[in-house]
Amino acid sequence: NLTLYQQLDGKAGLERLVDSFINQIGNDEQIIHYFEHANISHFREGFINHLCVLTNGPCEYTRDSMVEIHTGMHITEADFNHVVDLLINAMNEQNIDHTVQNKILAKMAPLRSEIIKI
Ligand code: HEM
Repeated sequence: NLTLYQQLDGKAGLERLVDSFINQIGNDEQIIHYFEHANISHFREGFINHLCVLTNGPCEYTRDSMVEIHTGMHITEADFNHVVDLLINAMNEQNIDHTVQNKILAKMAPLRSEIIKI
């Protein structure tokens, strides 16, 4: 019985996915402004670590909570949905199986209310 993490090809697979995701964000006029002052390598490590925990990989989440990270960014519902679309683009780019994609999205859906804060 493989974990989601294993189905994603472990750490290397997560790194490829997050690099695609960062590339999507970097090319997106609607979203890029949120990241204007972000430290991208810090974001990359944090997002990889978060996905590792979410997919039952051998990682421990040691960062701030989703609320602490995103409070003050004033992320709208439309922009939240748009970032999810960018993640889906990245998963497609990495040829991630749609059953695996759906399981990842299902684990992220409950985080919506922690991230959208007007
Ligand atoms: C389910 C959706 C999301 C998840 C799971 C998520 C998760 C994370 C994680 C794990 C970090 C890195 C924290 C660290 O530094 O260790 C982060 C940072 C960040 N997130 Fe999100 N996020 C989500 C949605 C969004 C959306 C919709 C936006 C903006 C539209 C956004 C904007 C940011 C920005 C700008 C940072 C970087 C903060 C900085 O380093 O200065 N996030 N997010």
